[in-house]
Amino acid sequence: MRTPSIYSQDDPLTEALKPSENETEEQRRVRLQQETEARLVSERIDEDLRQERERMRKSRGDVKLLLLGQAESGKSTLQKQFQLMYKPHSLDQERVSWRTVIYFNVIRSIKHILSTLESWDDYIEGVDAGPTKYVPAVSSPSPGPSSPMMSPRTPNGISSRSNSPFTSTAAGKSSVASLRRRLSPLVAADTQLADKLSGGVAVSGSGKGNVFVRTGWQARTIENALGRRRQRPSVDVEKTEENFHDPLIEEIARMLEASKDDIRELWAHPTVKGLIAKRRMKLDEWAEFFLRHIPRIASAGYIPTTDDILHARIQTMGVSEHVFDVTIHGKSVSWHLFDVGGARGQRHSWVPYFDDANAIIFVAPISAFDQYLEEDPRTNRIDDSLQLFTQICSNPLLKSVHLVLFLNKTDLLRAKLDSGLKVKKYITSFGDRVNDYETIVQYFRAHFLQVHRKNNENRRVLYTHFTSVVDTKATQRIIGNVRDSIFRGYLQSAALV
Ligand SMILES: Nc1nc2c(ncn2[C@@H]2O[C@H](COP(=O)(O)OP(=O)(O)OP(=O)(O)O)[C@@H](O)[C@H]2O)c(=O)[nH]1
Ligand SMILES: [Mg+2]
Repeated sequence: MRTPSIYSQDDPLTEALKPSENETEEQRRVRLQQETEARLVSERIDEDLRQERERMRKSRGDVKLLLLGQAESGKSTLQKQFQLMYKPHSLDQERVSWRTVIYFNVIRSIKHILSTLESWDDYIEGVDAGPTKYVPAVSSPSPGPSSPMMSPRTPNGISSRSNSPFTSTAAGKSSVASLRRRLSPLVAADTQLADKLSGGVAVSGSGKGNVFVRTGWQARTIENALGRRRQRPSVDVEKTEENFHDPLIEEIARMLEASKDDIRELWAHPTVKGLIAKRRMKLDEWAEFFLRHIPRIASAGYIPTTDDILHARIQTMGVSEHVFDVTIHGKSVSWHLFDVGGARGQRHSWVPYFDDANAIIFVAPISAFDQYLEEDPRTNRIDDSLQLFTQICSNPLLKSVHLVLFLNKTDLLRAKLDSGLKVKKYITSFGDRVNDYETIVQYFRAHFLQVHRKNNENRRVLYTHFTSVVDTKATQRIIGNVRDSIFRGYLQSAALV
């Protein structure tokens, strides 16, 4: 007897797939099972498509805002400011999981300092490398962190280096060596932390072994730990956030607390300060913030503050979407914020989001005049920002999108100028202009405005802001302005529909 079949008689493909006349009972059982599975898969795909259509239908009236710019420009930090403003409780929920990133940032910085010291054989000429405060009097007192480049003086005012350079250098070197030894278990935890954050994802074209995260890593960090806890029935998993304990993170927290004084000593070490002052060691921008706050961060029970979260650094991979309800003049509209990975290897993933974008905030770090891309060390970061901005302004898909430019990291620009850095040395076209903050920001702004002018067939307005997106008060005021201007454009286009 033939089994009732889903096959039709007319379709040639169906004809070809028809079961053979001599089908055995076993073959028939397998075929029916495969048909059922195929039907389930097909139904699942239909359901996914239906949901996607529904989502598209619902989101048609929403505002879609893209955050674009090179890596490390401050896009994710700006996204955190939006989150803080429109969904503060969600940042609170994530607070604990930011510990993982901050510990990672701290340990990577320590590792970088130790390896740079090693490449200098733990000593540089002109800086007497005796330890400062934390090691008892095996060497002469140093001038302290505030004047690292001065020759250290003994209590009676005689330069110890001129008296006995070998002894002093040896003491400095041995103090670094013993710090390195004591800090090595902590530094070794860096790989496990990286794995935890990225879920073991390695990305090509991403720069020098940096760690990337995809959307939702915060939730996954919590879930991973909970997964382990759920296997133990006696544990109450309801109060997850407060009770959340990841064994690896707890172990690192313990190591950090035990190493607190060593980290402070390393950070205050004259050789470290000397290498930084002589620009022989370039630390990541966030390293100084976290090392300065190490007594607090390395304390037991540490919970990241909002400021810590704003300074935490983890690269974005692909595009992550954040949805906020924004109310203005009594009308609530869903805003979809798309935070993209800015490294060159990530930029191809932006294009699918250009189609229905309403607005772009392009973030350009103007403190980066002395920096080069990690992906391409020959390209100056400001040059890369200008090239990228040219591509965005000239892209036909984006020609009617509301455009906002954040000239960011103005606080770091000020700090660099205060430390004596000259723009002319890195950007020759700056010429003999005055090397002060106002002249420099206007000079960079003029370059971006020129790019916009040259690629502005639609005569759209470019809104520019000088920002430091780690500054919550100032950034929230600017976000308020941006929201109003985007909203005006949104209402105008809605009126035209
Ligand atoms: N001091 C200071 N730090 C900033 C500012 N903006 C961003 N940062 C820091 O710069 C680092 C990089 O910022 P992110 O927001 O992660 O950069 P991003 O543009 O998202 O980078 P990708 O995800 O790689 O594309 C973080 O440690 C931030 O805290 C700023 O205006 N001032
Ligand atoms: Mg990012």
